[in-house]
Parts: sequence; structure tokens; C-alpha cells
Amino acid sequence: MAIVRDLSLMCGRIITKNSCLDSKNRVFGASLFGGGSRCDEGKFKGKFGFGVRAAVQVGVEGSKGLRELKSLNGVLEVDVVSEGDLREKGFLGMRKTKLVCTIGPACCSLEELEKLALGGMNVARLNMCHNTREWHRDVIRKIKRLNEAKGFCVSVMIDTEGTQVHVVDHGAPSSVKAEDGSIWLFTAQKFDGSRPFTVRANYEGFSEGIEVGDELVIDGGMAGFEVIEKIGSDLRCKCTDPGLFLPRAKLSFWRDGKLVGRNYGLPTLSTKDWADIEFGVSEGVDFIAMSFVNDSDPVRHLKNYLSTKSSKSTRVLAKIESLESLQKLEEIIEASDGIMVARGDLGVEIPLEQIPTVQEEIINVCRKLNKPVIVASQLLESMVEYPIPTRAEVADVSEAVRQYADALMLSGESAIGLYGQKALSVLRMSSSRMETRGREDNQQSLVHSYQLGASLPDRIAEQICNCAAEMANKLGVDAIFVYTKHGHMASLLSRNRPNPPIIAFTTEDSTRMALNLQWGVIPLLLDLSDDMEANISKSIDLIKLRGMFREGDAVLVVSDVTSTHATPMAFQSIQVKTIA
Ligand SMILES: Nc1ncnc2c1ncn2[C@@H]1O[C@H](COP(=O)(O)OP(=O)(O)O)[C@@H](O)[C@H]1O
Ligand SMILES: C=C(OP(=O)(O)O)C(=O)O
Ligand SMILES: [K+]
Ligand SMILES: [Mg+2]
Repeated sequence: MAIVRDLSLMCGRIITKNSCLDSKNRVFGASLFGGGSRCDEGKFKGKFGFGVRAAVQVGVEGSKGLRELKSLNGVLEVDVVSEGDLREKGFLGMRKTKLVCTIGPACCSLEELEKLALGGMNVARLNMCHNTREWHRDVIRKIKRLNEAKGFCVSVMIDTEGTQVHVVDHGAPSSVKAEDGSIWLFTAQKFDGSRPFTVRANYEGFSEGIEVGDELVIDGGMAGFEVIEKIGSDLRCKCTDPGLFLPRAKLSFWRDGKLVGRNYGLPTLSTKDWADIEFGVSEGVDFIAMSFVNDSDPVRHLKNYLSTKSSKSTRVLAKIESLESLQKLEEIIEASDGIMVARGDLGVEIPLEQIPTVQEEIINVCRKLNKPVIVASQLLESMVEYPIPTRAEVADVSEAVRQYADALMLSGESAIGLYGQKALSVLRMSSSRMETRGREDNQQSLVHSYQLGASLPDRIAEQICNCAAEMANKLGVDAIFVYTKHGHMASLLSRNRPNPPIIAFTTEDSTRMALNLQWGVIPLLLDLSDDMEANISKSIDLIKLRGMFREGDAVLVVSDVTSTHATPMAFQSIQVKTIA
């Protein structure tokens, strides 16, 4: 046993009282807290209306009488999957990496959706490129019904179609082959029936700025053509790289080894996208993922629009899938509520060998700027057809987890694949394995040197979370509890990727649904009051009442809540509670 002395927190004065560490370096009876409207430290007195006081107090949580617990006027909403996970594996065994599934014809029945929810789907993604709004509405309502009736907590994301130049008709229902040397006409004109060797593009300006001699690449390399003649806006092309046209194949043009004719001046959000967004808002979706974002303007525009539109805060995710978006990465990430590394289209725009490093770079910037990031597309592509993944696919999944992505996404594997649930379980198992390895190696870089917050309260919150994450790892606590209104404190903790799970208590349903995407955060709904100490004991008592603690569990409790009293007060604390 070792005596803990001189713990220090921010600008607080520490009072140490006989706190002990056991042989596993877990604290018994130590509590570090601060806060209140009073300010003990002169520096912050008056000026900011709040201060930080810190002390260590003895606090072993004894058991409370049942009557007392029943009188707690709080209902705790825990989703069935997290609760099951916790009971089976304990706090430390809970999965940290979040899972997103694209919903398509293969998994849109209530039964299939329930199986995905049970299998750990945190977010259901609806790609508005496909199917009708009625179909999407039906899926959204089924998910909400499952959440209500069966106690799941699955968030809903819509993904816009975006403006992108692609094939609408290539003369065949599925794929069509382009043979070496064959001559094809690319046009935006509508035509009746099917015309051999004629491909219709979805946008009439698709050939603007394109010259004879340019290279036309299908889906980033599925087939290649040389432009041999320009007839009005139509292009006559010769196949130089034989291959396949898939439905909706993407067109890109290259000159001297560089991409040309980018963007076409098309808006990121088309009229159809706005109608889809309107639809999503009216159905109460949690996330809108914007396709083909090239700079931060459309993100800000959509966020402004949403803020005037509904009180419920729908989060806006920007998809990084163009060359331009890579050039404006930081400003896009800064403006968004989260990012998707959309490797499908990104792989059309940059050489494939650059994808792994670009992915890592995007994840790192997202962590630096504290925004959740999803790694998407082709993670387990072969599982669209086969029941087991390739070894390379498992390695790719593990690498995304090692890079500390917040979430992994299935596309065709769940939407149209034969083995959606199996694919989900591969993601679950592979990520758990890599997370355990990460904990064992203690690879986590603890506190970020990059400082986010500008105002003093923001910087304090950030430092509290950095310190709390470091403490949680060093003390070997089982869980971190945090009380959060908008999810900011929970995300600041998550940013540090601490060893124990972050149990985030919030009163806001929209915050709970948004936190579903964040690494290591288990969001729970609970009535919270202005009395922080009461909130802490209520949450601990309710978790205990549910039988979710094991004896001797140690919890690091973090709070930073501003009260709604006439005089604003901030209560900031880090406490360690051991469950008796
Ligand atoms: N709502 C849907 N209805 C029909 N098919 C869908 C739907 N969503 C996805 N799909 C199918 O799943 C495949 C993979 O999904 P996704 O990656 O989202 O789309 P895409 O391939 O168009 O980028 C799509 O090509 C499409 O065939
Ligand atoms: C996720 C992606 O976008 P979508 O499936 O909408 O093309 C992608 O391109 O990887
Ligand atoms: K899309
Ligand atoms: Mg895409």
C-alpha cells in the first residue's frame, strides 16, 4: 500500500487525507473536488465569476437502503447492449470503437435491424443516393420504434447524395465491359432505350474544360479512356484501359498525371439534398453527413440553417472524399461536428497508396481538434459475398482502430451483403482485440499538447479532462463518470482515449444520440439538477441499484456544470469513488 500525497489539479490547493492505493494501484477513498461560486485562489476571483477549489476527501460508497434509492427521483436510461456488455465483461471490457451500419435492402426489416442493434450497431446510416424517401422514412421509424420498445440506443444518420459526376446509363442493368480499343460516346443527352457504346452522364456540364487527349477514368481505375473528339458537349473516347462500368460509376478526368475539371462549380448541396435534409430534420435524424464537401462554407451554411430550423441539434458531419477537401482539411474539420473518411470516392481522387497515410492524418487532426471521425468504405468488402473476410481486410480494420478512429462503418457489407451481421461481428471482435492490445501496451498518448479552448472556462474544462484521463489510467480505475449537457466534457475525455470507458450522464436526448459516435463514450440519460454532489451520488446509486457495479470498482467522477442560478456558478471536480 502506498499513501497518495500532493495530488494537484489545475490552480487548486490540495488537502490530502490518508488516501491509499492497493496493489493494483487503485485508489481507495480518495476524492478530488473543486468548484463553487467561491474562489479560494485570488487569481480568478471575481473576474470570471467562478473558481476552482480542490481537495482530497475520504469517500467510500456504502450501500444505501432500497427505500432511499427508490425515492431518488431519477430514471436512468441505459441501452440494453451496453448494459449486457458491461455485465458480461465489466467496465474495462466494454468496446470503445463505435460501429456504423449502412441500411439497405438486405437489412431493412425490423428483425434484421434488431439483429444489427444487438450486434453493436451504434449508428444506422441511410445513403440518400439510393431508394425512395418513403423507404428511408420507414427505416428511420423502425429504428426509433426499436429504441423505444426494446431499449436500444441507435442513432440515425442520413448521407446526402451530393453533386458528383457519374454515369446514369451505360446501356445495361448491372455492369458492362469496355474492351480495349473500343470507341464510346459520353453524353449528357437523354436517349430512349439503350444505345450500345453510349454512356450518359448525370450532369450536362460534365465535359466543360475537357480537351482532346485528356484521360477519362472510371471509378478511379475500373476502366480508362482517351478523349479523341469533342462534339459539342459530347465526348468520343477510345478505351485504353479495359475494364468494367458499374451502375453509377464515377467519372474523373486527368491531364499530365493530374486531376482536371474539378468541382464544375456545382454546389455541395443540390436541390435534392436540401429536400433530403428537410426530410431528415422532420424525421428527427441525429446526424447529416455531407458528401463532397470541398471547403467549410457549405458546412457552416447547413449548421446555420439547422440552428434556425429546430431546437434539437442535428450534428453535421463532413465527408472527406475530394482532393480539395484535403487541401482545406483543418477549416472543414473545425466547422463540422465530425468527419467521415469516405475512402470510396477519396480513392478515385488520390492515388490508392496514399489512402492509409491520408486516413491517419485526418484521424490525427480530428483528435487534435476534438471532432469524432468515422473510417468508411471497403473495410470488409469481400464480405458482401463471402462469410469470412480476407486477412488483409481484418488488418485494415485493426489499423483504423490502432489509429484511434472513433468509428468504423459498413457500407455494402450490411446494405446489400449476405453476411451483414457477421461483418458487424468481425468489426466488433477485431476492434475489441486491438483495443485490449492498446491498453496492455499502454500506447495511449495521454494529454494532447495542442490546446483547444480559447476562453478560460474552456481551457479549464480541457485541462480537467486531460488530467482526469491521465489520472484514470495511472490509478487504474474501472470507469470514468462525467455529467455533460452538450457532450463537450465527454468528448474532451474521449479525445484522450483513456483506458476505462467514459460513462456520460446527460439530460439531453440529442446529446446522448450524438455521443454514440464518440470513442469510448457510453451515453446514458439521467435527470440532473444544479446540485452536483446530488447528481454524483444519484448516478452512482442508480448504477449500483441496477447491479452494474462489481464490488471494489473504482470510478473517477468528472464534472463541469454551470448552474442556472441567478448568479452563474461552475462546479468542477475530479473525484475517485470506490464502490463498497
Ligand atoms: N437504401 C438503399 N437501397 C438500395 N441499395 C442500397 C441502399 N443503400 C445502399 N445500397 C447499396 O449498397 C451499396 C453500398 O452502399 P454505399 O457505400 O452507401 O453506396 P455507394 O456504393 O453508392 O457509395 C450501394 O452501391 C447500393 O448498391
Ligand atoms: C462513404 C462514401 O460515400 P458514398 O458511399 O456516399 O459514395 C465513400 O465515398 O467512401
Ligand atoms: K452519399
Ligand atoms: Mg462517396
